[in-house]
Amino acid sequence: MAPTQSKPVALGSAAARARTIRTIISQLTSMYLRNRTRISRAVYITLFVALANRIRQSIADQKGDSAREVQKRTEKAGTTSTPEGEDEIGKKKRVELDREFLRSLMRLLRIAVPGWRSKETRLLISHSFFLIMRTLISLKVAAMDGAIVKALVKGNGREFLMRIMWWMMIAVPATFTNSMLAYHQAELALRYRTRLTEYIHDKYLSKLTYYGISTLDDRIKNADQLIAVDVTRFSNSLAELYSNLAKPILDMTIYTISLSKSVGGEGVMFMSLLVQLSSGVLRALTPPFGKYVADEARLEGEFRFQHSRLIDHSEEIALYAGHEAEKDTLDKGYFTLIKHINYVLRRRFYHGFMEDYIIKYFWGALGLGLCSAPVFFKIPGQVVSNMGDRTESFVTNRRMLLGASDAFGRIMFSYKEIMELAGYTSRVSSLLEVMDDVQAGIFSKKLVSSSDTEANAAVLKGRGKVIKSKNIQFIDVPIISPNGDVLVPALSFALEQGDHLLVVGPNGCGKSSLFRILGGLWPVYGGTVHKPPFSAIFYIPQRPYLSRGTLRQQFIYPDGLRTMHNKGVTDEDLLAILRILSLEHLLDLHPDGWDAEAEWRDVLSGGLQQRVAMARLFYHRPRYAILDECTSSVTLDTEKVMYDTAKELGITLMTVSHRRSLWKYHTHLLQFDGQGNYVFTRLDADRRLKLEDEKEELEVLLRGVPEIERRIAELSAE
Ligand SMILES: Nc1ncnc2c1ncn2[C@@H]1O[C@H](COP(=O)(O)OP(=O)(O)OP(=O)(O)O)[C@@H](O)[C@H]1O
Repeated sequence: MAPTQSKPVALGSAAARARTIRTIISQLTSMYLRNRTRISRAVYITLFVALANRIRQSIADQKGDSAREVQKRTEKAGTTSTPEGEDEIGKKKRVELDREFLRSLMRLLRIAVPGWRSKETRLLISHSFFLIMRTLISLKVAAMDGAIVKALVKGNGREFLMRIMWWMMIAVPATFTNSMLAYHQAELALRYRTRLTEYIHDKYLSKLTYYGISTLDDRIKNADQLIAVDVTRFSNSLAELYSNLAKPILDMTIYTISLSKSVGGEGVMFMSLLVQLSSGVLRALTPPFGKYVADEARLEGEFRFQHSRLIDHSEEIALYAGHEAEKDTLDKGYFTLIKHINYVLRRRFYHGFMEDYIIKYFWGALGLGLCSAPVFFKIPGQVVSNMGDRTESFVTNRRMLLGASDAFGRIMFSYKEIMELAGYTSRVSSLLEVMDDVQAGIFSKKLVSSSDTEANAAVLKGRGKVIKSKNIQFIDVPIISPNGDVLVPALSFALEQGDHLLVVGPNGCGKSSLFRILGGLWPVYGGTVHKPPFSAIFYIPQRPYLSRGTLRQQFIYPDGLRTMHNKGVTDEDLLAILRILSLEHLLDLHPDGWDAEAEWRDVLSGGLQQRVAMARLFYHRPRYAILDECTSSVTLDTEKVMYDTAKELGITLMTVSHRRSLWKYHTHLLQFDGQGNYVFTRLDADRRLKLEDEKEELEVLLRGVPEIERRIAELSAE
């Protein structure tokens, strides 16, 4: 009984369940149809956010991988030091799309686009306007394409011609918009570059930053390459990225909305899912292009640097016949670069192959399927009655889809560009960071030293006091090389105006370094330095610097013509200085006289260059002059004229020289022994010279003693 009773109950409940399920499905369907637009909009937004997140994630992953690779290699090497001649930038600094990248990019952006009212902002706004214009025109053209093909299919010649005419007319604003976009992009790149270069030049050429970067800090090996090449690449990459990202995002949004209206949101959603999936595959297989770019820029810089060394030292190399050795170095630099470029090319080849296939063909096939939706399925809200309408809708949809997929493809491609931008951002912002550090007195240098590098690093952290004063006084000031080697532990001496100081000592004992401290080039690592301002001290090295420009400029450097006139100095006054040093014949070298331009470093001999430098000193008439072996190539007569005139002009002289002929021009002597000790005394040149002569005679005699002893021994043996 029980089974016969239970069966109708079971049947009844199954039917009820089925009815309930049917009711739920029909209610859900009608609810879906009623809210179709709202639901699909929500789905699009979710998809869009997920997609953006996916792209961001893919870039971060790529960068993370590359950074891990770099770290692994560094750990393998087991050291944090930099191999000789290699640029630290790009090698140590991670190229990642993280907060650090955004922070660096924001810093560069604030320089490149300084404010809302700047010309760059106006350019960006009008660039964006043309981007929107272009997308709207493309939509219009897509609809017109469909209408043209519809007229063709219907065989309506008049309508066909009319449509073609309209098509030609819309081409006028379309082409104008395209040209404007190209113009805006190039102009923006140029503006960014100008802003950045001006900013960097201001910083680089103030507070002796250029000196600090090249001498006291070795994080940047070739600042020239960074300023001239990497800033340009960064600017181009930034300008390109804006149009390459903003336009496709806009295109994709507008096209997808229009498409979903005509082919149905479900198809678009399904296609988006497939696209997401395939972009995941692409992401997994993309190499770290950002790091490749940073590496390539570094290798290019090193190669260029080797060439500029050859140009700078061509004479010395030629006299050594060192061309083979230089060729080896250059070839090595070039082949390292080419090896890297070839490696990247191969990676790009395989990646491009896969990327093209997925983006163009796989997504293309998906698109064709989607466009056929109105032909095979009924789309709510779409009235497709005849073949003409069907063709029109297919052509329009296909055109929009091509636009949307092209836009999506470009967004996908753009992660490569973002990675490249990250590479340039890392290099340029590193330059800015190092400049900030150097200006704040923070240096980082690989210590190559005979002594304990840790102790040296500690010494380099110390700082002494610098006090502005009329006279010069050193109180317990250590002389320390940028490597941290202590040349003199504590130096004390005092000079008043009119005291002329001669500094002597063996090579490498720290004579020039003393003046580097005085000139403010090297930091004061301890003690107290009283010294006049930088402008009151003039420096003449053994090989004077001759600037690019006219003959006049060689005598007044670093002043310009206007400053010379402001000081009330005329060409006649300059000629008088030239006469003192017997240099007036230089005016006859070229018909342009004072205004003659030449590479003066090559035109003038070593001795003439030293005389030009002395004339420069007479023009500037500073309170103090540092003369670092600056008379080594001139005759004793010229040397006398130089020193007598300088003293007549009231210049206090501080000379580094091994020449005894110079002793008589000085009142004080600072003598280093090369072991860290020194003597500072008044200099009685006559007495001192007499003592030195006597000492030399005795030394000669002493040298003969072993010979005499040997002879005596021989005679005794016989
Ligand atoms: N930029 C630098 N980086 C590292 N070490 C440096 C630098 N400039 C100088 N030194 C080191 O400091 C030491 C002193 O150099 P300095 O030029 O003062 O010698 P000097 O006494 O003038 O010698 P010379 O008579 O040969 O000109 C040297 O050992 C040199 O190698």
